[in-house]
Amino acid sequence: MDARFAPEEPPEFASPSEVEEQHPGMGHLGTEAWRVLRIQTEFVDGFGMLADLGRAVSVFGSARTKPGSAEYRTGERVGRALAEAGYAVITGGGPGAMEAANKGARDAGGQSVGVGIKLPFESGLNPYVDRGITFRYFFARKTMFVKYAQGFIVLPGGIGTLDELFEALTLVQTGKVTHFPVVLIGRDYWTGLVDWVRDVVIAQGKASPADLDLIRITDDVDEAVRIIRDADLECSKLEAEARADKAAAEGRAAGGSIAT
Ligand SMILES: C/C(=C\CNc1ncnc2c1ncn2[C@@H]1O[C@H](COP(=O)(O)O)[C@@H](O)[C@H]1O)CO
Repeated sequence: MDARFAPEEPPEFASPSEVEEQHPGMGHLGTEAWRVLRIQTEFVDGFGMLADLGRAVSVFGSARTKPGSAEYRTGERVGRALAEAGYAVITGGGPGAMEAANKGARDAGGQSVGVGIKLPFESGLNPYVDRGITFRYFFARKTMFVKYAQGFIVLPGGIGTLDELFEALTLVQTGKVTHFPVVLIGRDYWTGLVDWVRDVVIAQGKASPADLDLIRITDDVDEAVRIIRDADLECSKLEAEARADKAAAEGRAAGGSIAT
């Protein structure tokens, strides 16, 4: 077994000889080629499950948020408000803030989606997920959060939440996704991080001031949803304009005339 991985890691990391030892005749499943096929399968399954979702928002936050706590109730309100605004709610499908957002969405009659991750100690998708899928690979799973969402709402969270937040910011900053609002809920929790980015990271030239424009912080759930919806409407407007421009250009190229 590769010494970098904990002994209790899922068999994903087992070598061909280790797989062969445990499952005679199946050693080939431990080769890199089969691993690539499993990764592909995750993308195919994820795209297949989410392609018809409609407009959606990904909600991140701590797996350790306690049911009944103020933060959990905020997560429920976020899920509810998004559902009422017509958005499906996509979470990591786990406990804590993810469960809260799924619960809020389900309670409001909205679409409640869980994109879970297989973990050695994990107990599966939370009971408020209506449409769920579980991934083996974090990087494949993270693609789903971005590809099928019109924005992110981030509740207080730890390392996993920070990873998801900074992935989103990197994609926006580098132009890989556009018009993608990222709203942090909880001024007390997030202000220190944003201050540090401004006073240290930006001050030392490691990011540009405009990068902070990508983030909005609020305590107000309704404002968070409004920010997402306004950006979404603006984006839809720009897309419609681009489509009209393209159709007009194609019409001109074909020698016809299109009324604009
Ligand atoms: C830690 C515990 C359970 C972990 N279960 C998870 N299930 C699904 N998704 C998870 C889990 N843990 C982390 N994530 C992802 O990261 C974000 C939360 O991480 P944080 O470190 O807790 O902030 C979350 O948005 C998920 O996508 C035991 O309860």
